[in-house]
Amino acid sequence: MTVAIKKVGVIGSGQMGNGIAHVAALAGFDVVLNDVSGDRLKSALATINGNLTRQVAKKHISESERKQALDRITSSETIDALADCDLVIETAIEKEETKRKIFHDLCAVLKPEAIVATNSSSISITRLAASTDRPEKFIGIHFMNPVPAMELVELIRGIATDDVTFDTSKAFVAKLGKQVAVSEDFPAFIVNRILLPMINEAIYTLYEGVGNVEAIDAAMKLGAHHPMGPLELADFIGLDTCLSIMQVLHEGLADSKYRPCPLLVKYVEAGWLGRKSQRGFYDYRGDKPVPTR
Ligand SMILES: CC(=O)CC(=O)SCCNC(=O)CCNC(=O)[C@H](O)C(C)(C)COP(=O)(O)OP(=O)(O)OC[C@H]1O[C@@H](n2cnc3c(N)ncnc32)[C@H](O)[C@@H]1OP(=O)(O)O
Ligand SMILES: NC(=O)C1=CN([C@@H]2O[C@H](COP(=O)(O)OP(=O)(O)OC[C@H]3O[C@@H](n4cnc5c(N)ncnc54)[C@H](OP(=O)(O)O)[C@@H]3O)[C@@H](O)[C@H]2O)C=CC1
Repeated sequence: MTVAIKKVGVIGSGQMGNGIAHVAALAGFDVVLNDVSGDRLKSALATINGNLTRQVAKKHISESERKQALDRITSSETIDALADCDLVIETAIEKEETKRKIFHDLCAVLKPEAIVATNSSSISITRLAASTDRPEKFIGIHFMNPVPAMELVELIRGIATDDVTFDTSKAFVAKLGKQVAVSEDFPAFIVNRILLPMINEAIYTLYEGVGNVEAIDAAMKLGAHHPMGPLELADFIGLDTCLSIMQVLHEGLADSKYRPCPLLVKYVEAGWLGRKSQRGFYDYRGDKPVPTR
């Protein structure tokens, strides 16, 4: 059995939030995009418009679909605006404390029958669910980056997630035109359990001087046919997010093979977070990306 979803709330308007708002609005859902920062909301709406415009130019959607999708998105700096949403997807930073605080504030205003989801890359769905007033209506809906282009969404049930919440979330993902992979609730789920140790190993390869940034990325692009090199991909994901995921794997599975590379820690401490801060394993401030090591 499923319940009807018409209005979708998205908390956090960073790279994932703007992508989720984009695909949901294009699929016909009304969307309320929330962020603590008004500037972030403005730039998210500009990014969505830019990506929709590119889809029009490629004749994947019509001009009227672009306009209708944009018209379906409203933005708000306060969480109260999400009160009458049928489904709210949290996609703020990958910090458990931040997410818990958001769920606390959200559940105080959100209608009781609404489903609450997190786009977390790694954190226990059962533990996050326990910080809400509705663990049976809580689920992990994990999108991939960039959302408009990637076909997969992982669905992760917490221990208490009920069948209606699962079936409704599955139907929602299908309406977005994406495929579901079901994952058990273990640290970092499926994609990141496999992908992030590979990225972390690439950073160790750099740290130990086995190769420089260019050599490592070229090796995996040309030698293993990956669409992006692992360091380019780390910059694309965000080095803060990569580090948070490795920390969850390291703590959650208590195995030293998941130890975050000290060089990754150093980049994050420097505020070199990748593309979003203009500098990471590459420097993006010029005409073309230049390796920083
Ligand atoms: C960390 C987590 O929790 C989980 C994760 O997401 S892990 C990260 C998973 N993502 C990846 O591994 C991405 C790896 N990279 C790729 O697959 C490709 O490089 C890419 C899809 C990003 C770009 O592909 P490309 O062939 O170089 O470029 P291009 O042809 O311009 O783009 C392909 C499509 O992606 C879209 N796209 C590219 N970048 C985009 C962006 N930043 N935002 C929105 N759409 C984008 C393009 O519009 C294009 O769409 P159409 O197919 O509809 O035309
Ligand atoms: N990057 C990726 O490839 C993927 C990331 N994810 C997950 O998605 C989530 C978001 O990642 P991503 O979009 O990359 O991160 P970003 O850093 O791009 O965006 C996070 C956004 O959340 C905002 N934010 C922070 N605190 C709050 C709050 N209390 N209420 C509302 N908004 C808040 C931030 O605002 P400000 O900057 O002003 O603090 C920022 O706009 C994370 O959980 C991440 O693990 C999932 C799949 C892929």
